[in-house]
Amino acid sequence: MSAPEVQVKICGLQPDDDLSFTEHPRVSYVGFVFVEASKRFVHPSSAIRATARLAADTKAVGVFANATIDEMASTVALAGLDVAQLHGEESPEVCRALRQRGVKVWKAIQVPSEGLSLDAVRQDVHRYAACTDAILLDAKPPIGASVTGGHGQSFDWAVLEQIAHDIAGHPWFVAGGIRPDNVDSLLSLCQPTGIDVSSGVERGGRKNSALIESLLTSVQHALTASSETITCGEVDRVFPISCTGGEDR
Ligand SMILES: O=C(O)c1ccccc1NCC(=O)[C@H](O)[C@H](O)COP(=O)(O)O
Repeated sequence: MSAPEVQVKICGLQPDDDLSFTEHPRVSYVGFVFVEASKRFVHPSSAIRATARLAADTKAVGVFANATIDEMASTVALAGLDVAQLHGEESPEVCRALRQRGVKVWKAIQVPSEGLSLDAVRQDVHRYAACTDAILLDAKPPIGASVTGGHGQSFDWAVLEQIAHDIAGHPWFVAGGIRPDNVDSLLSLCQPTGIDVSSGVERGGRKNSALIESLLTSVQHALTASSETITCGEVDRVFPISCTGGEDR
């Protein structure tokens, strides 16, 4: 049997990065960070050098934090983006207004790694599912951090089963501290629409082809393992676990 679908987004690319990894069928999205305070910041007029080289079935996501609707819409047009990922304190109204400008919108929701109030996260999921094309659950940034994402830190993935149940039918991504050596733990707990990875596939501050390859191999193994059990030499189908992602794949 075939393994379940989980899409991969590799985030934080630079304009002249090697994009050969996007030929892998599981890599559906690449991300460019348009937050000036980020070490991964890319100018919109430079990002077009990469988006122009993407295969038609690889979508470009622009990451923003508290930018104006006009800034985001003009960056989407200038850089050739398919999706705006809002990683700040953007309200549901901002998400709606941007979608009315014809832009697909993902909203990042911060999940604390300690002192977790799951109710607050679930309320945010509920609020933003109604006005976005996807939800992205990311780790809350460390205290004092100057940017809201890309810290290589994960949250307690045990909370995902409940959240996935709430969000059923709406596309959702998991981000934060995902690496080749821990992605199997995540995917054994649940199967979101996709995963979003940045620090875990970097070496020396740049995306690393070998680490990306290793991540993709680990994803494939984890999904195959979660959909099959081998008993006395026979392959038995097991039902997918409850927290499957949205249908928009
Ligand atoms: O990556 C950044 O530098 C960044 C800066 C400001 C806002 C968001 C940012 N990244 C958002 C992402 O989509 C990251 O891929 C996500 O936070 C996961 O990052 P990591 O934990 O490093 O895998």
